Amino acid sequence: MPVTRMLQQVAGQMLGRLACGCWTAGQPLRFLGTSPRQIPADANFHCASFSGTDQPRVLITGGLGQLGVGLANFLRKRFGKDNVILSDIRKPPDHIFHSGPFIYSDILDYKNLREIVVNNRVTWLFHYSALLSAVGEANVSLARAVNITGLHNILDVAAEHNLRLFVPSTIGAFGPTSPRNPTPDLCVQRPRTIYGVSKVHAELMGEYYHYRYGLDFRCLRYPGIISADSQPGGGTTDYAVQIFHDALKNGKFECNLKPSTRLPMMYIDDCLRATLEVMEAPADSLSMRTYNVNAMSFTPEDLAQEVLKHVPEFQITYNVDSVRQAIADSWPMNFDDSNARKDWGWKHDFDLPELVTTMLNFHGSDTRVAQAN
Ligand SMILES: NC(=O)C1=CN([C@@H]2O[C@H](COP(=O)(O)OP(=O)(O)OC[C@H]3O[C@@H](n4cnc5c(N)ncnc54)[C@H](O)[C@@H]3O)[C@@H](O)[C@H]2O)C=CC1
Ligand SMILES: CC(=O)[C@H](N)C(=O)O
Repeated sequence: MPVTRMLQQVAGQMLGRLACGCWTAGQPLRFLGTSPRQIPADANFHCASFSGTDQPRVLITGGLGQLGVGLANFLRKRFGKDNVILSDIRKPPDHIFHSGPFIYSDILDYKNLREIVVNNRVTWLFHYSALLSAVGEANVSLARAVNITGLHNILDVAAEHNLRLFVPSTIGAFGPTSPRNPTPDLCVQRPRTIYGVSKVHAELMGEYYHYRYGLDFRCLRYPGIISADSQPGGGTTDYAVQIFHDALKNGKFECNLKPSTRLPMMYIDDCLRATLEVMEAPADSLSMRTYNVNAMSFTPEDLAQEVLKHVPEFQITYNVDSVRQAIADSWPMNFDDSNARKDWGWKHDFDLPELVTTMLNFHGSDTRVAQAN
């Protein structure tokens, strides 16, 4: 069929559906026409099907960063070790390589991505590859390639192979003109970093693919994530991870944000649980496809006070990094996540005191082991 006629037919069908009011959120639209890379919508000969009773076959991109290894461990407990494939462009350390399937995957290489999805019969994709806020500002063209072009590859492969797709967004998807205290799900989003711009783009593209092609896209806007056994990858909230390590090792910490800089934060266990919960939520419980999730909100000063309760000799000093400070000053101070709590029952476990106790216990046992050796 000539392309123009086909397009007219598709447009006609779409208008008909809009007119009868039956184009609703969550309704698959793949029958309308071609998928994004011109694979016929009914060409499902290579689609891995996933019925409710099967275990998903999971691929995690960018899996060697701060969050990916924790996510793989968490999902492997639930779905089985061999059902969760970790991937990255970096070489994995031995203990990660031997803990479950690991493969090389560059999200900028579309054919490689498609081969991995097909050969491994992937059904769920967690897309973690990204350049974070501070490193993104230091390398805008690479951030644009990875965070935007890479995302396009992910969306296409997910739509063509009928995957359930999780893409994390961030508090960084908001900017200085957004309401900051609290920041709701739906409001002005005019971020001033390439990271934030790319994440707003990801939210909008994912939602567009959902409505246009029926892609099962799910997205959470994470706060700054605090983890004990993995290092942050170059963000604005990194200080809240490093402080614990330095407090126990040296009894002091130099903070690169001002003492009064308030940002939303979350312990990694809550983050990973939220991610699995939104992926497992019944589609009809999701009134939106992008949700804020939150746990706590604090300043470096608040965090230092809490650390002092456990490490009485602890001292914090401030040497402000102007790039990070400007970014933090444009981000939410508090996050309104009432829609996540209402729609799919989100509830965090860790507040500031539990976070500090957990982090210090982890690093304390680490330091004791190092001293004993
Ligand atoms: N860590 C945090 O506080 C937050 C993280 N997020 C999001 O969660 C996701 C994971 O974050 P982190 O683990 O902290 O990031 P990270 O910066 O620690 O790790 C990102 C990973 O992406 C990989 N990567 C870079 N270019 C790639 C390419 N071309 N192909 C494949 N992989 C590539 C890197 O090698 C790295 O291992 C990101 O999308 C981030 O935006 C959102 C909000 C907060
Ligand atoms: C909050 C984030 O997205 C990340 N940790 C960053 O600071 O860039």
